[in-house]
Order: sequence, then structure tokens, then C-alpha cells
Amino acid sequence: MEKVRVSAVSYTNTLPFIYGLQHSAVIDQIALSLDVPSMCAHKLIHDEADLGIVPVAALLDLPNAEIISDYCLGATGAVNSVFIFSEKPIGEVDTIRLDSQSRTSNGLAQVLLRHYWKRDVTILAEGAADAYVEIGDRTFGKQQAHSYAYDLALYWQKFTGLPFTFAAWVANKPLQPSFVHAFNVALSYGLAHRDVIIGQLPPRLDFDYRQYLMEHIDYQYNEEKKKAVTLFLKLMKTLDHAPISS
Ligand SMILES: C=C(O[C@@H]1C=C(C(=O)O)C=C[C@H]1O)C(=O)O
Repeated sequence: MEKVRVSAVSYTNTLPFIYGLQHSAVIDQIALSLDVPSMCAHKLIHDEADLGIVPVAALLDLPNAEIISDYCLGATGAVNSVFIFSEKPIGEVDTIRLDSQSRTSNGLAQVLLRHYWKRDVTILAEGAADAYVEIGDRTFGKQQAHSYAYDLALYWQKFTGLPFTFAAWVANKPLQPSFVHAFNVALSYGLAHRDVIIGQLPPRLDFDYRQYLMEHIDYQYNEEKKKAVTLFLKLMKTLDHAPISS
């Protein structure tokens, strides 16, 4: 049988899922690649993968997408790895640079700037800017390095009262129900073994892996997070610029 091509995010936040897959028989049924989130989206959109943990912003480009899991990469309040960093307060920011590794957070930054902070800023893909979006492990311990660090999941919660979903397990074609079941059991196994994963990470003084993987990243894709996706996609459509095309 052909292997299911799976694209998973290459950041620490996805390690529990990878651990679960690697400790399950389902690993023999998949061809697993680790990619930055924008590449996960690209692979699903261009049919270079069948299943992936896909930035939800890319659902707008995936007409046949099906979310196949009750697990996601989300947050209820601060996530601690998705920021706008700046040396000026947001009210004085005129230009912002996006993160080429992101789809969702680039969109979220623009949604919040427009609808929450009521700012009309120039969006740049590269080059110098007043502020920049950054996601993933590169942000760990960086909050102190900047005058202002806006945690985007926290500001989304202030804006909407909802948790946020950054990425969900999305298939771009129908998959065997027995495979989907085994895949979800493996994900759940990984989440139940976060203690083991945390124990294997090199200790660092400027970042608390335990708090990140046990509290900040909220893995349950529940009704509130579904509501957040629906609202986020609606707000994304109000933006003039697509974040960064894939
Ligand atoms: C919380 C995070 O969520 C991520 C942000 C994503 C995005 O902006 O497109 C996609 C997947 C997640 O890895 C993070 O990477 O820090």
C-alpha cells in the first residue's frame, strides 16, 4: 500500500505529535517530512503531501480540506512563541515585516493591526521595518531583547474572548477511516508522554519548555477553537493583502 505523505511542523511545539507517531505502528504507513509551517501549507496546496499540520490560514486555499483530528497547535491566552517584536509601541508602528515561515500568524498580525489596534500599516515581506512578526523556536527567550513583544494569541483572546488555532491536522483528500483512527491514537499517545519529551530537551535558562508544552500550547481542537478558526478566516478575507503567497 502507498504510504500517506505527512508534513509536520519542524518546531518544538510539534515534538509530542512526532513522538507519538514514532512510537506507533502507524509510522510504517506514512512518509513523514518535517517542514516550516508555510512549507506544510505549500505541500498540501500543491498535492506534495496528503496530510499535514497545516496553518489554518491556508484553509482558504484548500477547497477539499478536511480537518481529521481533535488535536491542533493552539493556545488559550498567551502562546509564548508567536510575536510582533518592536522597538516602538504598536500605536506608532507604520511598517511591519512578516515571517516567511508563517501563514497563520502573518494573517493574525494583520487582522489584529486592522481590527483590534485599528492601525493601517504597510506590510513588507522583507527588509527593514518598524516591527516584525516571528514564530516558532527562533522566538524562544527573545522577549527581553526587544522594547515591545506582543504575544499574538494573547491579543486575539483580548479581542475576541476566544482561544486560537494556529494549525490543524488537515487532509487534502479522503483517507482510510482506520488509518485516521490509528493516526489520532498515535497523536494522543505522544501528548500523554510530554514528560518524556521535556526530559530529553536541553535545559535553557531563558525558556521554560515544560510550561510551553504543558500549558502554553493548547493541543485540544475543541468547539471554541473551531469557532476561532471560522472567525479568523472571516476576518482574513477582510484584508487587502494576502499574507505571503505559497
Ligand atoms: C505557536 C506556533 O504556531 C505556529 C504558527 C503557524 C503559522 O503562523 O502559520 C503555524 C504552525 C504553528 O507552528 C509557533 O510556531 O510558534
